[in-house]
Amino acid sequence: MSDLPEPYTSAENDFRSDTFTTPTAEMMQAACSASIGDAVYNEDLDTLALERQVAQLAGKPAGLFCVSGTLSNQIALRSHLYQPPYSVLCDYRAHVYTHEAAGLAILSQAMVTPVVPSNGNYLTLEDIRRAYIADDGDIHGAPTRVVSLENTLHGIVYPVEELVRIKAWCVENQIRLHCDGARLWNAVIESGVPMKQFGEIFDSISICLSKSLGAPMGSVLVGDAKFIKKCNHFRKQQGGGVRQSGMMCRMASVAVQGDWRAHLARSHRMAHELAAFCATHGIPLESPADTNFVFIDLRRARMDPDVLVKKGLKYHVKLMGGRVSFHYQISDASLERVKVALLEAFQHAQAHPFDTDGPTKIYRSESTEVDIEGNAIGELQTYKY
Ligand SMILES: Cc1ncc(COP(=O)(O)O)c(C=O)c1O
Ligand SMILES: C[C@@H](O)[C@H](N)C(=O)O
Repeated sequence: MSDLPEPYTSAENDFRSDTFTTPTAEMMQAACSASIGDAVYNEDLDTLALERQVAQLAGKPAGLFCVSGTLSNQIALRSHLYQPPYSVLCDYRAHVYTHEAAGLAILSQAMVTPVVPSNGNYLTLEDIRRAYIADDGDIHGAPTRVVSLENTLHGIVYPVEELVRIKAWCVENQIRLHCDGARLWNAVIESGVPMKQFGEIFDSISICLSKSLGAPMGSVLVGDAKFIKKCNHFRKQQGGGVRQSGMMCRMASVAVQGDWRAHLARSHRMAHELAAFCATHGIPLESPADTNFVFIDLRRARMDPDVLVKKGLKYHVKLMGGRVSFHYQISDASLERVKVALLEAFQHAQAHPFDTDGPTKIYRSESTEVDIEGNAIGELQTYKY
């Protein structure tokens, strides 16, 4: 039995992120008969099969298995960038900008143009045109070489018509278009747009297997063959050239061949139910709960995130801030408990409003002991990461 306190050993009550999905017995079984070739030499059959499978889903000629979405995004962006000075334009909340440890600055030596969407939810072509840096010979600038979009971003589904407009403009201006598709599976379910259509729009897509799909790790980066060859070069440089990756890839293949559509649809239904609960009780949300995330607007709710986390522990659900993440392993009972925890935290905020002028972090981890009533013992340790 794990020596971790019970709350930290299951996914059924883990609302911190869909990255906490745990591998299924079927995945573990499949790993036992996975191929064991050396993937650096392109000799691992299950790795090659997964790369082919995901590339075909996206309608792209080639795919590359990466051990993380961060690696996949960063080597894609690096491979699109030639001859600095150059810059990457993205949403100010984009993971490639806010949560990949300045990879763009360090690996790509790129400037970033973070843009606030005028509609509050997703960048439009007008937002991009207003903010991009033209390659017009002005020696002061770092021309925009890549637009990096995220679909979904904070669970918000990108309207495909807007993506088509942005794509046409990027082609006209010789600007590459990358998609951080950590949750593209969720966008496919909610929008009904097939993955192949996103493959026609984006030059490259990083498709995560470790979030809502539930694989233990990894992403597949897809694009044209020449581009993926260069990405493989940067993957090796960054230490991502792994050897017997067949076990992980076989487990991911089980997820890709599994009933992910039903899984994700259920997680979206649960998120929509919580969003409706929030509307009923006047708990403000930061953005539309299109897919599997409900973002509580802590600032407008004047809610202390630590109180929310503690209420979660009291009702035996794991939270880490204003983002409530759903995935297919969340139980119905946990959904009911997270409603109670949230409502109690909101009522506490109404009696004890919490105002902070600091950033509201979405992602952080905490460790704490809880007493028999579920009240946190000692100070809640919260770590930003
Ligand atoms: C939108 C988004 N992109 C990329 C990543 C990076 O994936 P990984 O954690 O596998 O590096 C994450 C987080 O997992 C994410 O939420
Ligand atoms: C923490 C962050 O990197 C992760 N992608 C998440 O969404 O939980």
